[in-house]
Amino acid sequence: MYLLPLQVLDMAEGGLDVVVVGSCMTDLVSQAPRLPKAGETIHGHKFFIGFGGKGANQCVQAARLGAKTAMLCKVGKDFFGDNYIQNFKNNGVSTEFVGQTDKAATGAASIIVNDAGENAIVIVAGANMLLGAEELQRAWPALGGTKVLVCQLEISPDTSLQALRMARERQVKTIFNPAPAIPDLHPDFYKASDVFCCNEPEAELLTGVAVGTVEDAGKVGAELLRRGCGSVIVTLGPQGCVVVSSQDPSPRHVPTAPVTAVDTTGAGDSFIGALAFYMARYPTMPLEEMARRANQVAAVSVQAVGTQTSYPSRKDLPQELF
Ligand SMILES: Nc1ncnc2c1ncn2[C@@H]1O[C@H](COP(=O)(O)OP(=O)(O)OP(=O)(O)O)[C@@H](O)[C@H]1O
Ligand SMILES: [K+]
Repeated sequence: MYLLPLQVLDMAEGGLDVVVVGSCMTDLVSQAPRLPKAGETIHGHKFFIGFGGKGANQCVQAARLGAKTAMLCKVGKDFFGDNYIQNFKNNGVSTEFVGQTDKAATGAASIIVNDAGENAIVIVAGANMLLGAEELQRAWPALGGTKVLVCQLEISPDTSLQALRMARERQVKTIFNPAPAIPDLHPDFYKASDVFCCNEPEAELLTGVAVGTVEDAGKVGAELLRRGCGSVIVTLGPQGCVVVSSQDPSPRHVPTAPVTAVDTTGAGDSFIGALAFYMARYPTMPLEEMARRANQVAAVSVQAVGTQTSYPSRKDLPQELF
């Protein structure tokens, strides 16, 4: 009796806040005093298995802040895949569009974190690379009323670009995170991005501008606007981020309060998940303010170990962020 009116209300409001078309990875994390050199074996002090993959991380962060989310992805018909589907359910993410394949294993990421909180990562994408046009077409009718679609590059770039184009056709806002970066990114990625959000190495690979300062990030932003992005955010780790928009092309530095970083793994995804939440729920909020709040969410994530394990929920955050 009580649930029915809420369901009707959801449909009347147009369905989902955030859909992520992207990757799921099982993280195999070793903590060690330092990162090993090539050919070297060192002893670590802790090992754990976690839920990762840029797409899933971003989706889970958006869901924890209160967004109504769905993940469109592919995992293996294996233990890690079953486990991942349960993880989405535990986080309130819809699994209606999570496919399972017996043609590849669930994606896996071997991560080493040193005592300074830096990381080194090897990814085997596996089932993620089998997500394609067929799955997009099948899911799309149900996703039409979505407010924000988020893509990265841990699945086939063709699939990501197609998802972004389909979203644009339906007036769904798009966030594109070109990670991990590829040098020959199809030019349509820029044109299909309402918000193009990258970190420093990605910015450098795409534009040739080495990013160390706020000024450099401003130059990158200007170049990416020229390539067709609606807005650009360059994240700068402890320096926060720089925001530029086609409506307001003067670069705005959005600093973040200093915190003690324990493990920065997944900070970029926490930032993007939060950004997606704000774009969906506060569509009239200035992008700079969304970025200021996303900085604060991501700053919480760097103060705890792991990826999704470090992501805050709405109840853990100051109410002024909502
Ligand atoms: N040391 C830090 N202190 C406070 N905030 C941080 C720190 N590192 C990252 N952040 C927050 O996280 C956001 C993303 O960080 P960053 O630019 O390092 O992304 P990234 O390189 O993609 O991260 P990662 O690859 O570690 O997930 C920053 O814009 C900032 O808001
Ligand atoms: K973390």
